[in-house]
Formats: sequence, C-alpha cells, structure tokens
Amino acid sequence: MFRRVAIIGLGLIGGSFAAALRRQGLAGTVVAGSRSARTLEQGLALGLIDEGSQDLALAVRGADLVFVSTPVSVMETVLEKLAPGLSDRALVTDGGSVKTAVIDQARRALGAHFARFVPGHPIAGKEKSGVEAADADLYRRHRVILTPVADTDPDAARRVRALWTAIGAEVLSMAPEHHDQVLAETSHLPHLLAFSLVDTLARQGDSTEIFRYAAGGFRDFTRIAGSDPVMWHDIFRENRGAVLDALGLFRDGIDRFQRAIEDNDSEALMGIMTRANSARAHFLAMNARTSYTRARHSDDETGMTQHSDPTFVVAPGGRLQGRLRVPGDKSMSHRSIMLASLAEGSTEIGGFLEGEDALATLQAFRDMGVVIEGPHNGRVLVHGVGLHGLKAPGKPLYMGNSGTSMRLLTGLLAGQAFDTELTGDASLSKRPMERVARPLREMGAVIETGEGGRPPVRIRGGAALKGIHYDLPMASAQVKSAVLLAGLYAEGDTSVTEPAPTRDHTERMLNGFGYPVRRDGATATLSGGGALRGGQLDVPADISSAAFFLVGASIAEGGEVTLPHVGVNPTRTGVIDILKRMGADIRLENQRDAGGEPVADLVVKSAPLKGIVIPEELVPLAIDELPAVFIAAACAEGETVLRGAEELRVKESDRIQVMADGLATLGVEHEVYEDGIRIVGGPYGGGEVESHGDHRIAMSFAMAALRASAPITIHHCANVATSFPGFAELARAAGLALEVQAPREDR
Ligand SMILES: O=C(O)C1=C[C@@H](OP(=O)(O)O)[C@@H](O)[C@H](O)C1
Ligand SMILES: C=C(OP(=O)(O)O)C(=O)O
Repeated sequence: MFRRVAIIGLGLIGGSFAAALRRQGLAGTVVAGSRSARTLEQGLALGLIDEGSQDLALAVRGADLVFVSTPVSVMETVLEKLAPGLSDRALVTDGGSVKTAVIDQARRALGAHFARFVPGHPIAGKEKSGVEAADADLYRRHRVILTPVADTDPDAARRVRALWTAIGAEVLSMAPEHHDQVLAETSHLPHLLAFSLVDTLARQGDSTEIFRYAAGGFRDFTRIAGSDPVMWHDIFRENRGAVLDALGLFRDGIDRFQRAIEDNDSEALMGIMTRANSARAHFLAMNARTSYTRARHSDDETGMTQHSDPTFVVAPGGRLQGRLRVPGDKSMSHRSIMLASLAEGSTEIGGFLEGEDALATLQAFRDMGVVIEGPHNGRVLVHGVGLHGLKAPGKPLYMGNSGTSMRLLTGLLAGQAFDTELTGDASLSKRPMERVARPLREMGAVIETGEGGRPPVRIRGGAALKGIHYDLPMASAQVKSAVLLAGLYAEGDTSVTEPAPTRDHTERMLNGFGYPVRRDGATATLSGGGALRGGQLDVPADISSAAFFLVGASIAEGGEVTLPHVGVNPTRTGVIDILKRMGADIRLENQRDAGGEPVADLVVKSAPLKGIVIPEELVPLAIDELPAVFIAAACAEGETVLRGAEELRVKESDRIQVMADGLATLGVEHEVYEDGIRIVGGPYGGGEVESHGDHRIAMSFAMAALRASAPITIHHCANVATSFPGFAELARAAGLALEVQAPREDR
C-alpha cells in the first residue's frame, strides 16, 4: 500500500505498527526515526525496520507515509523537526491518545502540510512498553479512532483508514473533542483511579502488609497502574479539561456510594451495583454490536471487538431424546419486567428468560432508574416504582435485536413525562415502527420514527393521552400491547379490536397485577389511571423454543422428547395444531394453571408427517414457529401450503425469502408467494445456509439436519442467544450432531 513508511518513535505503539506492516506486506521499506540509537539498533535487530535515523527530517525523506508515535508532550517538537524532510505527497498520521491538543500542535508545526495530517488513535496497548514489546497482533480487532477536521484532505483520511483496516483494526471516525471526552471517561479516568488507589495505599504506614494481603480484586483493579508514568503524565496534562470533568463526575458517583453506606440504604446500594453489573454487560454488547450474553462473559476491556458470531455445523442423522427444559417464554419475560417495574411494591419473577431480547428490556428499565436484582437462574426481583416513577434515562435506550421491546416500550413511554429515544441493531433498524406510532399519535402521543418509518423512535414526554378505540390493521400482539400500555396513562377507555386472535399475555398479566382488562369478543379494553400491584410471577418455558424440538423429534427417526412446563396459552399453540394436522404425535400432559397462564408437559414422538394446507386462522397463533414448520413440511409426504403470512417478511429477517433460500440450498422443492410458500416434502441434502442473523432461521435449519443426507452449515448464529441461550448445548445433549465453530470471517 505504501512504498516507504517512516515511523517516528519506535516504542510499543510504533514497533507494533512496524511489525503489523511487515506481516501484512503493506510497506516496501520501513524506516524509523528515533532519538535513541539503541532503540534503532533494537528495531533493526528485531527485523522490524530496514533503516533507522536519529535525524527526523532525514528519516521521513522520500516516505509516502509517516506515522508519529511519540509521547504527546513532544509531538510538536517532533513534527517541527521532521517537517522539512516531508515530500509534498507524504501522508502524516499519529497514534496519540489525546486529539485536540495534538491537532493544534500539528497545525502549528506542519503549516501547509497540515491538510495531509490525519489524526488517529489506536485503542490498544499493554502495560509493557518499548520496542521489545512490539506485537504484530496488537491492533488486530481493536478499534482505531480517526479524528479528521474540516481541512483534512478526505483522500488522505481514506488512505489512512484503508491502511488500519488492512492491519485488521476496526476504524471509527469522530470529532476530536468528542474523542477526548470519551477517552477521558473510559480510559484516562480508570488509569488515574488505578494510579491513585495504589499510591494512596502505598502511602499508608505499613504498605507491605497491605500489598501482601491484596487479593484478586486489587490486582484486577490496579493492573493498569503498571502503565508508563511518562506517557500518562502527558495524557493527563494534554487532556486536562476533559480529565477534570470526568473526575468531577466520578466524585459525584463516589459521594452517592458513600451516602448509601452511611445511611444504611440497601436499596440505593443494590441499585448502584446491579445497574453497574448489567450496564457493563450491556455496553460491551452494544460496542460489539453483537451478543449481549457473550459480552457479559468476556473479560476484554481494551476496545477489542467481538467477532464471535458462530457457525453451526450439523452432521446428518442423529436422534432427539430426553427430557428437555427449554428457557422461559420471551413474550412473557418482556412483559414481566415492564409491568413489575410499573407496579407498586416488589415482584419476584421465576423462570425469566436470560436471553438477549428480554435482557434488553430489563436493561431499559434499569436505565430508567428501576432497581432490578438478578437475573440469577431465572429469578429476578424488581422493585417497582409505580406507574409514574420511571426516570429519564439520559441516553437512548438500546433494544438490540428485539422488536417486542421496542414496540411495547414505545406505547409505554408515550405516557411518560420525559423524552426518550429507542435504538436497535442492524436488523431491528430495518423493521416497521409506524404501525405502533400511528395509533399512539391518535391518542395524542408525539412520536417520530426514522427514515421509512423505521428506528430510531423518538418519543416526546409530557403529552396528555386520551383513550381511543383502535381496529388493528394487522394481527399483531405487539401493536395491541403498545396501545394498551399507552392506555394505562390515557384519560378514559382504550380498546383494541384484533382481526384475528393474537397472544394475549399483556391482558392476562395486567389482570394478574390487579389492573383489570375487559375482553368482549375480539376487543380488549382498559381504563386509564389505575395502579398495578407487585407480587409473584412464574414464566413458563417458551413454546416458541419448544417448537424446534417438536419438529425435530417428529422428523428424527426414533425421536422421543418430553418438554416440561411449557406455556400452552391457546393464543400460542398454533404450532401444535399445525403439526398434529400433519400427523405429529404430540401429547399434552399434566395440564395446569400457573399464575393465570396454562402450562403442560409436551410429549412428542417421531411420526410420519404429511403435507397440509395450513388454515389461515392458525397463522397468528404460530407466527414465530412457522420457520420450524417449513422444515416439518420439507420432511412431510406431499405438499404444504402456507398463505396469509406476509407478517413473516418483517420479522428479524424476511423469513419467507430467507427460509426459501435455505430450502433451495438443501434441494427442497418450493414456490414462494408474497404472503407464504408452498413446500414439497421429500429427501434433501445439505449445504451452506445463511441465517441472516435470525435466531429462528438458524435453529430451524439445525433441526433440518436430522433428515438431511449431508451436513448443514449455518452461518451467523449469534442471535440464537436472543431467545434461546444454551440451544446448541441442549440440542447436542438431546442427540443433535451440532458443532459450534468460529465464524467464516475469522478462519
Ligand atoms: O407480542 C409479542 O410478544 C410478540 C408478538 C409477535 O409479533 P407481532 O406482534 O409483530 O406479530 C411475535 O412475532 C413476537 O415474537 C413476539
Ligand atoms: C419476531 C420475533 O421477535 P421480535 O419481534 O421481538 O424481535 C421472534 O422472536 O421471532
């Protein structure tokens, strides 16, 4: 990419840059400029550089790229020294941890050449310093922030970006002031605290005593106090304003902590720590724009991006057997957090789904000031704040992959006194939100959606809502629920009529919390201005997750599976009705009521299936299970026809097309309609299937392998954790020959 690269300052950052260039073959000649002859000798001996010079103007002569990686305090002097040697076309970039100060220095030192200067900051490092610590992998999968300004040549910025990308880094751009503030909070402040804690303890009388007993917590917290004092000295001085602001913020936080301890305020203490716990997991996930649960288990703090979006490879055959407890119901888990938060008093929830979608809802309420303990093994304790007790979150609420979170919250937030903004991942950002915004506006809400009616959703607080009657244009429980939740805050009655029955968990659970919802045929009605009462709540296993095993055990030779304690609310059991019509052997045992929701143990045995025309009224009752039903259809004798299922096109992926593409790969005959599909059953093969990050697509094709003649490889399966954490392990324990592999991109 570059003929001759000059690296000025050959420490850990510069040396690692040289090593990476070398390894990727990105530079013809690498030359270093350094004050220290010894460093240059080391660089040559380590094979990192081809030439070295102590004269900086000489070092940069003829270079088409100059990377300055000296401490920020000497940056201006260094730039002044090298400037006379720069050729007109040379690009200059840097690795300084502070950007506004460096930009001012560069502007002064480089004069007309400043346009070719691209300020940068690779977020990577170690406690070790010096060229001998150089590491060709230091920047791989780490973030590099570029902070070009108005007079930076866009072509120069583009080339520097391309170089970092080629080195394997993830490149972001932001304004320099923003960079300095963000880094002050996320890097400079923690370093300052680590240095300060160790220094404070070391000053005490017998510090050897303290350090002898210092345990893991001390070691973890103070690891970065081993970093280079000179470098940090410079950073604290050069980023003075932002560091002081961050320190002020921290001082407020530590005061709050102190008061909570002084006042014996358990709730405040638990609030601080549970919020911190989950916020950490949430931020790591957001940054990686990927899996919440994986980020929760990652120990990485250094800006490392997570690419573990795994591939499932499922060998053909296998059988499914055993007693399998699938995780808690996702729809009910969302609602349990929402209603418990709005209730007076505490609510203890059991069986809560610790999947990413439900955790996104939980996090949103923490962000709005609700103290929530857990989840631990499905138990969550929510300290309700009452209908009017939520607080402004102070930042957009991130809903991840979850349509239910975003749509239900839009309704609920329409009635709050404060403004909010809801954002989501790439998939959620493509899904329609006007379907909820429209009826809510009729109620008086002030809501803006993004381009094409998609996220982000911005909700203005303080609107006076009035009850309406709404005829749902589509059979959607999310839209129904959004309107009913807004109705809690509306004057008078709010009622919704649905064109076909949809899941009624919102209505049932509101009644369970002592908030009456009346039902008259297809219409549900509530009156605003009441109150919810906290209590106990049991979330049964999710029939939508059980569905994969209902299909799997039906199609696998010798399959026999018991799924205990599954929710069998009649608005959710369409999948059982459809499979039974196809000839499946499914029995409901132990039917009972659990807190207002019917549950049963499902017993399913392998059976020959036949194709059917799926009755349209069953579609909304099996909406999320239809991808699994497609696999049953591919294994059935004859053809199965689905119509009236256009809603499948606006789920986490276009589930009609994405399933059709996968079926085509396997060699399953089918015909796609705008609102459905016709599938002809018969033997099929294997191949590589793309899930498009849609959990239900991934799990459906995993089950398909039970009857395939060759392995099925399914790409991008991370989002399985949105609804079914532990799917791969459970399926394997039951007999599916599923292996989780690193993503294609990482191999
Ligand atoms: O209310 C709910 O919990 C859900 C309703 C359905 O969506 P629609 O309302 O868009 O049909 C369903 O697909 C989703 O997984 C969960
Ligand atoms: C459609 C689904 O969920 P959501 O709309 O909440 O993203 C689903 O889980 O299949």
